[in-house]
Amino acid sequence: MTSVHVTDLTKDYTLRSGLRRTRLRAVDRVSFDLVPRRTVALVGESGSGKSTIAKLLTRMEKPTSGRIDVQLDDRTPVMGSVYQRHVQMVFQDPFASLNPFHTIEHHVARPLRIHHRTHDAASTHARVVEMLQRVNLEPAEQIALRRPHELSGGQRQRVAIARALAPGAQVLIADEPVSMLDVSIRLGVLNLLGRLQREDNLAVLYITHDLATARHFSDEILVLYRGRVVERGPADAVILDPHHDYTKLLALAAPDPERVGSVGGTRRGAARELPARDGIDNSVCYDHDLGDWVHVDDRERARA
Ligand SMILES: Nc1ncnc2c1ncn2[C@@H]1O[C@H](COP(=O)(O)OP(=O)(O)OP(=O)(O)O)[C@@H](O)[C@H]1O
Repeated sequence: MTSVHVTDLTKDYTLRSGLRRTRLRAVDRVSFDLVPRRTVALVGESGSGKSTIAKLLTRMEKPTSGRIDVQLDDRTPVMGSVYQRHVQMVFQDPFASLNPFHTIEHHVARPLRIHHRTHDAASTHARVVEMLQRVNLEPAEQIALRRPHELSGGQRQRVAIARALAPGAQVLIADEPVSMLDVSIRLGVLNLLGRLQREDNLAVLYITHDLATARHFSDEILVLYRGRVVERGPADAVILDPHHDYTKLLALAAPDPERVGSVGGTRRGAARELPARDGIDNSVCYDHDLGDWVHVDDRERARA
């Protein structure tokens, strides 16, 4: 199994305007650990530095300072192509992340070949089919032959997840993996990620601007504001007892099963409506009757 230790990670960008140069600190001394079977959520508004951290972790960008140490259980450092195989990313946009000219089989087979995970065409095909089945894309043999435009957004994101896991990923960076999907299928994709995490002992970094899903799907939450971690802790503690003003603002808009009637003024036993807030996903709420988080449309359908 693989862990990631991030220490004082800092990233500066140089911005040019005519002859003038200014420096923007996008990520400022951020530290956290990613360990198997646990999810850390990075929460913050647009521009707070979330995607920059993802790019640093996947080595698409170089840090200005700080360390990212990836190591196996016995502390052997993970480097080079093994690093790339172990640390994989699922991008926000399933429409842009798949090449429209290639089949689904090509997308999932490519990382298998690059990382020498299979040795001939037959074993590569068998592994592609297995991966598609693992992400509930059935009938896998037929899906493998299709091109991305022949799939729905949710199906494409499942392909992207299969592609990330195919080479044997141990660390998954999920950068807003459901924000571009129809609200009715978001929970399904997040639940799929949860199952795959348990099955493969994945360490997951879940990047989102949505505290509600962050609470449901993560063990620890880091609240990022202008590149800095302003608050961190166990998911429930951060949301139920936020200390930083910025977190309080975010938490106000997140569903809270413990704080009965305080948001939306509804009784216990009914799912609570949330006040609409810019940039916050209100489509998921906690239903006390079900004892689970549900999509508001599903809840309405169940009541009808
Ligand atoms: N390549 C770049 N060059 C210059 N500035 C950049 C670059 N990439 C990001 N930035 C700046 O760094 C800051 C952090 O950006 P980042 O994309 O990490 O934020 P974010 O929290 O992921 O936002 P969003 O939720 O909108 O994706 C922003 O001010 C952004 O404009």
